[in-house]
Amino acid sequence: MPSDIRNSVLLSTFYNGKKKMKVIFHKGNIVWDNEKPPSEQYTLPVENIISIQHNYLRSTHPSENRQVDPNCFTIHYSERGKYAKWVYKNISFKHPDALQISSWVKTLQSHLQNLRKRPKHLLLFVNPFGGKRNAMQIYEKYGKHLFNIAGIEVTVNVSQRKDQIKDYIVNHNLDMFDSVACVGGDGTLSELFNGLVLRECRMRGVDADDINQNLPKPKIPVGIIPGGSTDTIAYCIHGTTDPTTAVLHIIFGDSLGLDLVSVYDEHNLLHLYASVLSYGYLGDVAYHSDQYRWMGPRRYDYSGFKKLVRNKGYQGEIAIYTESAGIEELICTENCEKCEISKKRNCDKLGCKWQTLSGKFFMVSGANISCACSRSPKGIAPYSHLGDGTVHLVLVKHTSILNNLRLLLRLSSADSSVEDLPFVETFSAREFCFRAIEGHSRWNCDGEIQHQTNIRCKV
Ligand SMILES: Nc1ncnc2c1ncn2[C@@H]1O[C@H](COP(=O)(O)OP(=O)(O)OP(=O)(O)O)[C@@H](O)[C@H]1O
Repeated sequence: MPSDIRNSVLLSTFYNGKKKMKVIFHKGNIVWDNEKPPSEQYTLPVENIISIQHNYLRSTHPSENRQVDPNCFTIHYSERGKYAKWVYKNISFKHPDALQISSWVKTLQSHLQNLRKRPKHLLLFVNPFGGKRNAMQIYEKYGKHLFNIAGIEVTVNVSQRKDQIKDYIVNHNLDMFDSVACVGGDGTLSELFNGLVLRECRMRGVDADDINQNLPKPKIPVGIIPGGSTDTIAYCIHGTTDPTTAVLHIIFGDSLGLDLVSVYDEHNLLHLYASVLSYGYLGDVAYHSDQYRWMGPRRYDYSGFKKLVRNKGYQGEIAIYTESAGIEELICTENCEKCEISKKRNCDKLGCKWQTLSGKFFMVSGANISCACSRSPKGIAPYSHLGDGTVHLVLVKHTSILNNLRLLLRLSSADSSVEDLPFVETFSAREFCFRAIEGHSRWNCDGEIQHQTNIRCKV
């Protein structure tokens, strides 16, 4: 940022409605307060501004062109609310001297232009099929207006079939976009990042099916506006499933490094996932519940109960590539230190060893994130990190139906986690392999079914 812009200071007295307010802009903050007591001082960092706009004069006739009001401007901004939510706000300032107004607008706009990570051309995929089938309405209600205020050009692409988003990304030129996002659930986001990684492999000549190759990271930032049933990934990334918060994070170009786990069979890459891969109970629920999509999110309760009663356990063998015996009880938070350190270490695998276990399992899960959501406030792996290069394996042994119920109650509890149950074992792994021995189930991979039972996974 040029130093004359960075060091600029503005000081004026404006009208906000009938109130007279002192407004100062200095060192990247706008501070306003009533000119007379009582004081209601508010500090707004420039990073939280969505846009600065001139107001328009009221036109007397609908056919008239709208005319800029030279004496008034509006600051559109966002403020952190309760429970990790961000809310949209605005404030207008009036001044009889038009020069004062234009000087403020110009200075603030040049500050905003220097915040380079913000998107300008967004490709937004909308899945009309997931969740309550209202993704388009979510975009219209929470996204359209805010993207418009932020001056972001949005190209909306409504998916017509499963895997269309993935195919579109692999096969189309995306050069005119600086960000991609979707309105949907975990499955929709999964199509998006699977497409981006495959696209990157194709462009760099990387054989995606070769497990010994490190899959390239897509360069383009990816956003998600929750519009699915569980919205686990959006919840874990944003701390809420509030669509406005998601839209604001996209507008501000907020980013964090999210690990992706690649799943292979003996020959091919099957899928990449970001939340959880689960065999046994959750695999059965995902498979069974898909035929009851018309029930909406309640299909999980219905199928969940049926599959709980009928579960007889699945015999399998699991090999885990791990460097530590236990799990560090550290929750992944905003600007997480553990994820930062791992990023710098570049996920080296020094000190990792293979360890093999076999037995009869109620469920085997590889959680890449905590998988917290409104139905499971702590998630299946509360100490899993978004970007530390490991996946948390949660192995639930086959015991009694009563213990299975205890597990499900723990999963839906906000106070206790599943890790300390005596029939649950957890590991932090960089890779793992699973082989089904008896009683075959399926894998639930970010909510999608994988029928191959014998798999190898790598973060
Ligand atoms: N037009 C479409 N018709 C049918 N399926 C679609 C369409 N567009 C996308 N899909 C598929 O819909 C499936 C469900 O979408 P999604 O996962 O977003 O919703 P959900 O399962 O309700 O939510 P969650 O995964 O958060 O529980 C995904 O597998 C996606 O690939």
